[in-house]
Amino acid sequence: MMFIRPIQKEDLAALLQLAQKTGTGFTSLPHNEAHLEQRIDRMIATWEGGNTLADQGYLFALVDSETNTLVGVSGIEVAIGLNDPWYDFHVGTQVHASKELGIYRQMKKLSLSNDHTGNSELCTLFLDPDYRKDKNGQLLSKCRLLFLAAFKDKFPKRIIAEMRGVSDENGRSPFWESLGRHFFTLDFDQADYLTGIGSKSFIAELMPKHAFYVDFLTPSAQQVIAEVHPNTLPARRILESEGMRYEGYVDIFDAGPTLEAYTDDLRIVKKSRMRQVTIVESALLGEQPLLIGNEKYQDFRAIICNSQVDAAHIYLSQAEADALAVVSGEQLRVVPLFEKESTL
Ligand SMILES: NC(=[NH2+])NCCC[C@H](N)C(=O)O
Repeated sequence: MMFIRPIQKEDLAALLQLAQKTGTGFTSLPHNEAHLEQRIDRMIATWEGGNTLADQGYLFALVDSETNTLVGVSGIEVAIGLNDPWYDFHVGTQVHASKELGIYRQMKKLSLSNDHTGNSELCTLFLDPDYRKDKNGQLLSKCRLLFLAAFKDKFPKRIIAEMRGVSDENGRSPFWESLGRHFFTLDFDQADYLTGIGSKSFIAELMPKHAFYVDFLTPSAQQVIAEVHPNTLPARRILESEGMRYEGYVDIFDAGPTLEAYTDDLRIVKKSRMRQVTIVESALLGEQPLLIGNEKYQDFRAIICNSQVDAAHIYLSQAEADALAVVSGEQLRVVPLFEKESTL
């Protein structure tokens, strides 16, 4: 069975192996042992209650219980931009109009912003290609929203997710070639790697200081503004189905869209309900796949299964209860896995 648990110190080697498989443009899982070790330590310190808001973050591990191997990760940063500035481009509109000549033009412009300062961020979702099946991607992505629903008081009101933008097989980003290249004289993957390991002061030093018109970029750069990398389309669809939206902010390097929402508006926060565990000999299948999580902060677990539920109970097999680290009588948070399914 596949289940989610908090990342542990012993996961470093497996995480390093995963980081080798990500490819260009995947900023937050750089293949760098010291950085990943620090990241794990920071996450563990958060769960133990030892970090200030600026340093709080969670990383979840997807584990195959049969082999006890880590096959994917996903994360939440609690409040971005409080240590270093957080950058996005805001896609705004400037109108140039002359009544006298009968000319009216709406021009898109990009300006550097720190508007998401203090928001939470969904980040670092990566699943081993061999496991991209059986709703594993759904579990990795949505377990974070279930955690958020369970521990809402630990998070700010708004949440964002930066989606990987368009680049080709060789890691060339058309947006970077048209813009970033002029200011940084680096390759996109070098600049991306530097931000991933936390060396961000070069952004403030080198980014264009003034707003500029989108029409002045190359056509291929204009085309990819707010578009995701084809491999990221499923991740984008998942977050949109949970209530996150593109609201006119894009990444400063590859122009991938920022999706955002008020946490209170997320489907899982609104629709998840508590049910009491009853363990049954042979679990009967319910009508729809459910996302189920426990309410244990330090030993958080989540799974997907088709369990039967009624108004008060959820009926689980012993194996499912074990994966969720609960016994009969404990409470679980439950929500239909997909938005289109009926409510509980
Ligand atoms: N694709 C990238 N690495 N973009 C760089 C900036 C990322 C992020 N918005 C930050 O301020 O840290």
